[in-house]
Amino acid sequence: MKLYNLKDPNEKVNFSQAVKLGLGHNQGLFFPKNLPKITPNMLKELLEMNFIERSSKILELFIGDEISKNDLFNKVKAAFSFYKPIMKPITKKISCFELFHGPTLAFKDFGARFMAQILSFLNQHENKLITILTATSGDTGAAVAHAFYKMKNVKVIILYPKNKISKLQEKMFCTLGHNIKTIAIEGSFDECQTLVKMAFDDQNLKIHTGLNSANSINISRLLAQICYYFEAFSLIENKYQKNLIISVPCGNFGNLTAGLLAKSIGLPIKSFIAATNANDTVPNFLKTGVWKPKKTISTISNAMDISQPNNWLRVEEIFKRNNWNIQQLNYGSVTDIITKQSLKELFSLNYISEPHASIAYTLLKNNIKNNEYGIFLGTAHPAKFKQTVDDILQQDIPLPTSLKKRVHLKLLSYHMKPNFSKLRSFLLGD
Ligand SMILES: Cc1ncc(COP(=O)(O)O)c(C=O)c1O
Ligand SMILES: N[C@@H](CCOP(=O)(O)O)C(=O)O
Repeated sequence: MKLYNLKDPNEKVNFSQAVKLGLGHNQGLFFPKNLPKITPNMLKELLEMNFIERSSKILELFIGDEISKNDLFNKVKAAFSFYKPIMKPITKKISCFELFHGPTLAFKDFGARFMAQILSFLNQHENKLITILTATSGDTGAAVAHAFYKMKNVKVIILYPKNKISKLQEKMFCTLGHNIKTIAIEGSFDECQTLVKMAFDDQNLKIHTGLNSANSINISRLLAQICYYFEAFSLIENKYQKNLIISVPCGNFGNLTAGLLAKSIGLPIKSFIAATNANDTVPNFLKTGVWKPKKTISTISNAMDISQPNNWLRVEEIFKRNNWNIQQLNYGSVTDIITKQSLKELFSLNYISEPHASIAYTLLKNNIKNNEYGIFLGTAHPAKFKQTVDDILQQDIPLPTSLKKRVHLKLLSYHMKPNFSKLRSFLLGD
């Protein structure tokens, strides 16, 4: 697969280079030059396959020219070897597609584990140190830490906004040690993401550390996430497939990008809803045409507390390529008060959710038309936000084993101001 840098189209790379580089010149994201196309017949065949087989076939369409069919199947199998997503009906016309049954209880496990498999495969004959510098608002960090844990020649450094992620999210990735180092930054997620991007501008640092990122900056993360949209589609009754609307809780807009890529290559999803919390840069942009990120606001859906969503340029590129009108993208932002009400409403429908998915549910419920079937994405396990969910629902939700075993472990994080030269010294081990 050939890709180019969205900010500097002269920078052209293949998939292996894009995965190893992470980010292009001038902080530009890589994007595929051509997108594969799935015919209706191919789609029919794909939908009859199991999750692993189908995912491997889809990824083959993108990167089969660089990684053999067999190798790709084995990597996909290793990456996705946990409980597959589950479709939970909520009402007659609405379901939650739960993507949080992986080792770190969030949808990020698919992309992070696939990237780890692919990167180690591509580097199997090299003996160089790689530093994976990643910013997180709560869930990417855990997925990346667990995917790369104890991997040979790989050092992982995770930056997160101090006191702005849930206690249990923090326990999930700041207690591992070994090759995983975590830094609580006195600032917002956006500041953490800026630090990561600044590191890529520093050629010396890049060379000395073998810098890469496992944020959705890295295209391998997004390719993996395309696969579960096909799974969602396969689980919907035929009569609803023509009128399927998917509501995506958005922060860095990687998940929506993956969904739009699935639609671009031929998965006939009727439309998407981009659902945000009070960090509403995209909803405002779609309303006014003005891109004006505000200071990041802390909300109860903390993993979506992002005011400069990294993937927006990729979303715009997809619309441009397909000659779709960006105004066809449904959108909305939801306050904490409404998020709490919607969590209670879901509970009254016998479903325990969490703030991120509840935002997607609210906007789906408000936008869905009579002839449509709606899915909202369940992006994290409610237990990751136990304190918030318990307070709102007056419940005591149980912790899954993967969280229970980390609750009493000591946090190993370093602390730092959002200062690039301090981070630079840390990365160089000064
Ligand atoms: C639980 C949860 N929901 C939604 C999102 C937003 O996803 P994205 O950054 O892909 O837009 C995140 C962060 O990635 C998350 O952790
Ligand atoms: N919400 C994310 C933010 C980082 O997003 P990414 O998809 O670019 O890794 C998180 O949970 O960390």
